[in-house]
Amino acid sequence: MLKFNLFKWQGSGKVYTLPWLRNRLEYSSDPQRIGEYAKTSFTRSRFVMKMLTEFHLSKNSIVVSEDDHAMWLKRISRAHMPADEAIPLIAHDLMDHVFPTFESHQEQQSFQVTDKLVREIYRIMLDKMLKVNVLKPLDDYIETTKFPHGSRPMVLEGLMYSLRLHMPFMRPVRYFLDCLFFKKSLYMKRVSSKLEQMVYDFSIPRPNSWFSTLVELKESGKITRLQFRGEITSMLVSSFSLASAMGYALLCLAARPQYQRKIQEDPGFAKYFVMEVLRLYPPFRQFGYQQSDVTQGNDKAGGVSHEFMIPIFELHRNSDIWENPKKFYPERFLQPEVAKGFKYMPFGMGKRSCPGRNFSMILLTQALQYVCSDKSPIHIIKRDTLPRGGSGRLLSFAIEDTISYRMK
Ligand code: HEM
Repeated sequence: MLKFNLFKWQGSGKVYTLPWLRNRLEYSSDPQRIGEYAKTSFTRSRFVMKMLTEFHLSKNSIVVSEDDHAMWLKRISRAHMPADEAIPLIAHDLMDHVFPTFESHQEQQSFQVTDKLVREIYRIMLDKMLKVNVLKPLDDYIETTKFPHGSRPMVLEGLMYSLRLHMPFMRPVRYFLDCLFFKKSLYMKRVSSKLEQMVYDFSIPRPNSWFSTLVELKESGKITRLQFRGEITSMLVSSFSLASAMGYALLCLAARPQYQRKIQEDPGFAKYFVMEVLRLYPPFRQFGYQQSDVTQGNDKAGGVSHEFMIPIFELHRNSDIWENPKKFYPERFLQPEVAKGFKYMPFGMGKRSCPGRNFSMILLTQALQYVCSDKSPIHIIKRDTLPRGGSGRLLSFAIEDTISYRMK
């Protein structure tokens, strides 16, 4: 039957093949198997690269470049990351913008999580990572633009990939499908390309900034014009990941007010709270690797490509590893070994793992500490439910939900 010929399962159900494309993908949320794989020499999988390149915002940034280029550029960019000591102030500033203060102590204010956080975090990324002074036209554009989460469900992107819709000559078909079903994706592509141009036209790079370094690299021919633009879009993409984590963290805080008191009494606990948020709601829901020696054009050596996918959402909720996996329980991280042994990896693993990890962890922790402290002028209003966290997307951009607060 057609159904059985199309999808062939092997072994314990973790190896998945599409015989008609001769592709072989292994899916695993078993820490032991991931640990074995981690001992080999691996890099980002071509499958994930192609999905990111063709179906997401950035076609030419570090994320979708080959190892040599990525390692080289990551090393240069590291010097431009904010110093650890500077991050608390960035976090306080961010929260003051996200929760603007107002006169009345009775009135409740609300905002839409995705829009507000992406906008404010994007401003932080321009100011503190790219290190530019934003001019009014750009600031106005950021202020008036909506930043919805607009990606397609993962299963569909996988299917589109399998049907070769990522190939350049299929661009009209992709465009047609997007026009019909995924207008938000098209809209976000337009916004990101407009932002690339506006950042170039309406911002002033500070001396020795990441932006001026990128301009120098472009002018000396060390990166192409498209790679330069890709790194500008990278700021927007990172803002989405961070806004997703921050949004979930604030919503979890509203749903579990006892932790507001706990963090106030013991600020160090905020770190475990953030870890639990990233366990239950990892912004990247899945990533994939392949052996480093499998080069482009030769990724089907022997008729198969050895791609290893980690569905992080499932790994982080695997009941064989986590006690009461669906329970929001940050205390579980008080025992450090609970996160060890390839059970917990919101920032990926290996040489292509996230360079924004340290910055994100400190920023998230400091933001929560500030919101829960006496210094913060706001009080987050209790909500009844934890946010829902679907597993259907390769990247879960910040979610659409509302948070309410009032002045203390
Ligand atoms: C909580 C927030 C964030 C999470 C959960 C996150 C997670 C991830 C994950 C899972 C990957 C892929 C890792 C892999 O394939 O092994 C990644 C890659 C990456 N992230 Fe993040 N990220 C976050 C914030 C940021 C920020 C703020 C930046 C900006 C500095 C950033 C920059 C990058 C870059 C440039 C890559 C590509 C690295 C490469 O290709 O070698 N991320 N991130």
